[in-house]
This record gives sequence, C-alpha cells and structure tokens, in this order.
Amino acid sequence: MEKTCADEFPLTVDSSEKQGVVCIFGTGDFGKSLGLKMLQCGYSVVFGSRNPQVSSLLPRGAEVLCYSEAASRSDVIVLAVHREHYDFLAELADSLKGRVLIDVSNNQKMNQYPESNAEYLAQLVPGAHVVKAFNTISAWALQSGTLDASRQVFVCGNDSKAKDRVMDIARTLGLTPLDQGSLVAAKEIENYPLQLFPMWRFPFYLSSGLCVFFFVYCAIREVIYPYVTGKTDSTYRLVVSIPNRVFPITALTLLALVYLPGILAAILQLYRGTKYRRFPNWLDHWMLCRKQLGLVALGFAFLHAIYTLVIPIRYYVRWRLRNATITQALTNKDSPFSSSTAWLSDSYLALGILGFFLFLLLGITSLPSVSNMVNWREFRFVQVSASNVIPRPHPVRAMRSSEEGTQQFVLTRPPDNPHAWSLCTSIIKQTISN
Ligand SMILES: NC(=O)C1=CN([C@@H]2O[C@H](COP(=O)(O)OP(=O)(O)OC[C@H]3O[C@@H](n4cnc5c(N)ncnc54)[C@H](OP(=O)(O)O)[C@@H]3O)[C@@H](O)[C@H]2O)C=CC1
Ligand SMILES: [Cu+2]
Repeated sequence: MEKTCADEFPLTVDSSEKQGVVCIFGTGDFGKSLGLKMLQCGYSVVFGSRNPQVSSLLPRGAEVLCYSEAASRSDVIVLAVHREHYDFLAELADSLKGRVLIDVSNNQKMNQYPESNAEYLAQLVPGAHVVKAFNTISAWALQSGTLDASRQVFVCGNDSKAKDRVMDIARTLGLTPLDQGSLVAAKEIENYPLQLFPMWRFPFYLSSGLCVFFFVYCAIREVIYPYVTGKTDSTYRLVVSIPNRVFPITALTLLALVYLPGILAAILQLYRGTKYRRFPNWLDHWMLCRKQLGLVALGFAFLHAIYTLVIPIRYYVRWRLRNATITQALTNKDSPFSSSTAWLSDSYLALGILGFFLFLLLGITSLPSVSNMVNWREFRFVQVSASNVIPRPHPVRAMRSSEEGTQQFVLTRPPDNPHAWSLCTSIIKQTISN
C-alpha cells in the first residue's frame, strides 16, 4: 500500500518505561480497549485500519496506519477483527512472515466452524506464528478495569517463543496467562466464553422448578382450599404472602443443595475406597455449579428479606391490626403484655437478621474478588461456620390449651408478627375444623 497514510499521524507516545511496539489490527471495541490498556502499561501502540484517516476516538498516543504499514512496525500483531473478515490477511501474508499473530476472536455459537479461528488464521498466513489469547477478556472489562473474575488469559500456539512473548504481554497488562498447549487447544478456548453460561443453567432451572412447585402447593393450600371449603376469596395472597413463603423455602432448599453434592462425593469416595477416580458426570456438574446455586439462593434470601420488610405497610395487615384494636375497645377487653411472647418475637426476628447476614457473608466470600483476599483456611472457616448456623425455616407452633370446653390457642409467636401470623391462623383453622 502507499506510504501516505502514515504521514498525518506522527508518533507521540510517552517514552517513559517503554515496553516495545505492539500492532493492533482493527479499531473496533476490542482493539481500542486493548490498545488503551497497552498504552497505559507502557507499550507503543500502532493501529492498523482500513481507513486510518477516519478512525476517531482512538486512545491518545496511538498511531493509526493502514494495515500493511502498521504490520511493518512491530513483530507482534493483535488481530482485533472478526473471523469473517480475515481474508484481507492473505494479501498481507508476505509482510506477516515470522510475525507473532495474536488471534483474539470469538464465535457466536459453539463449534460454529469446522476448524478453530486460530487454525484458520494459521492456514491463511502460513508464515506467521499464530497464538490464541485474550478471547476471554471483554472489551468492557479492559476499559473499566473490572477484571476480577476474568483475569485469566488462556494462551495456546505452536511456537513456544511466540507464546512466551504473548504471555509476557498478558502479565504486563496485569492478567494471568495460562499455557494451554498447542494451537489444537484453540477450539476449546474459543468455546470457553460460550460455555460459561451452562454453569448457571442448572441453578436457574432448578430454582424455577422449586419456585413453581412451592408456589402451586401454597396456592392450593391457601387460596384454592379456602375457596372450595368456605368460598372465601384470598387470591390477594398470591402477590405477597405466598411468594414470601416460597422465597425462603427455595433459598434454604438451594443452600442445602449446595452442600449435598460434597457429602455425596465424600460418601462415594469412602465407598470406592479411593479419591483418584472421576465422579459420575451428573455429580461432577453439580459440584461445579455449587457457587452459582449458592448465589441464586442468596438472591432468593434477599427477596425474602425485602418482602418481609414491606409486611407492616400491607393493607391486609393494617386492616387486621385496626380491627383487633377496635374489637378490643368495643368489648372493653385488653390483652395483657406477654413478656415471653415479646422475647420470642424479638429473638425470632434477630435470628432471621443474623441468619441473613451469615448467608450474605457466605455469598460474598465465595465471590472471586473476595476469596482471592483470604487464604484457604480463612475461606473454609467462614464457609463452614456460616453454613452451620443459618437457621432452618421458621417453625410455627400453635398449642392447644382447652379450658371448659372452649378451644384456645396459645401462639408461640405473637399474632402481630405478620410473618408467622398467617401460617398460625391457617393451622388454627385446620385444628378447629378437625
Ligand atoms: N468486544 C469484545 O468484548 C471482545 C471481542 N473479541 C474479539 O475481538 C474481535 C473484534 O471484536 P470487536 O472489536 O468487538 O468488533 P468490532 O466490530 O467493534 O470491530 C471489528 C474491527 O474489524 C475491522 N475490520 C477489518 N476488516 C473488516 C471488514 N471487512 N468489515 C468490518 N470490519 C472490519 C474494523 O476496523 P477498521 O475499521 O479500523 O478496519 C472493525 O472496527 C472479534 O474477533 C471478537 O470476537 C474478543 C473478546 C472480547
Ligand atoms: Cu424468614
């Protein structure tokens, strides 16, 4: 190509702590973000673009040249172009001979092409040393610096010197390179970003299933049954009361399912008498998505906490309280203050709050950014102790103490605790009808 495209863009790179020149083909989202990061880490960046004059919004200090011109400036070239547009490289094959070509591309779906993008690139440009890297890092994370969970860069390539250079660059950018072997591994590395999601799929389906099951169960018990037997309309319960029953049950069931596979695995190891055999696939997968299960459980616990906080402002609850007060006033009766009930109510709520706090602690320490800061023993300490003290679902007890033929029910929870109230009343109703 003609030399003109270089002339308008003089080199203005900060020369402090130079790391060498890296060329980036493509001035799209990823090229720009990676270029910026490289400039910040002391590299000189030369962009290769189809229209070097038009390319705006590029990081300051970077040069923009046409592809061939840019390629001649550096032995390391990052290819921030989609695979579909690789054909132009065939023309540049001569000038790319002996260069390190970094393929960062990803596909839309798994196994989209028969060969991996990196292998395809190696066929297009046979003289270059193709290295697969950086495809698991997102442009957004590079720019915002929120790389916590995704610092890992999987690197593979057939030329070990080229691979070493790429791993050095990754380390300079503050990333963690992981050598995955020869270019054959590229296929798996390219599938990796698409595979991350399945870890969430099982928790998602499981929690949806649990929610639906418990919702239907509660709806039958608290809406359909009262309607069929007493023609009472309690459909309003579908909105807050029943979900607030379903969320904690789901949260605690999921939490239990986080710990269950570990126990099953231990039993299996004891039974087999060795820990050097693979677990069955279902157990393996279950073990691998424990963190996701736990985080989904934490989400449900959050919902439960929020739903519980709004209970006092619910119309139904206010109506009940007002009615009880008016009835007491009209009948000129008062209910004596019960110290033990007050104790029970407070300890119940306090346990709930503490349980939620521990659940939160469990969730937060399992996030990679936090767990990186504690050592293994500290991590186990928090995880094991927190999971042991999270309270079980609130037991609601109604005691029958019949005097002179009339049935009275002493609640272990005060009726003004709305959370227990609805359950208690339904139990009382059932007991009376028996
Ligand atoms: N975005 C992200 O978060 C990530 C992206 N990647 C990979 O990085 C590569 C680039 O992605 P991204 O920057 O998002 O994509 P963009 O579409 O934003 O940019 C692609 C760039 O390719 C260049 N290009 C060269 N030839 C063509 C052509 N024929 N048609 C269109 N564009 C062409 C263009 O640069 P110019 O106009 O200067 O020639 C264009 O800006 C992809 O392979 C992607 O899989 C990998 C990890 C994360
Ligand atoms: Cu609760």
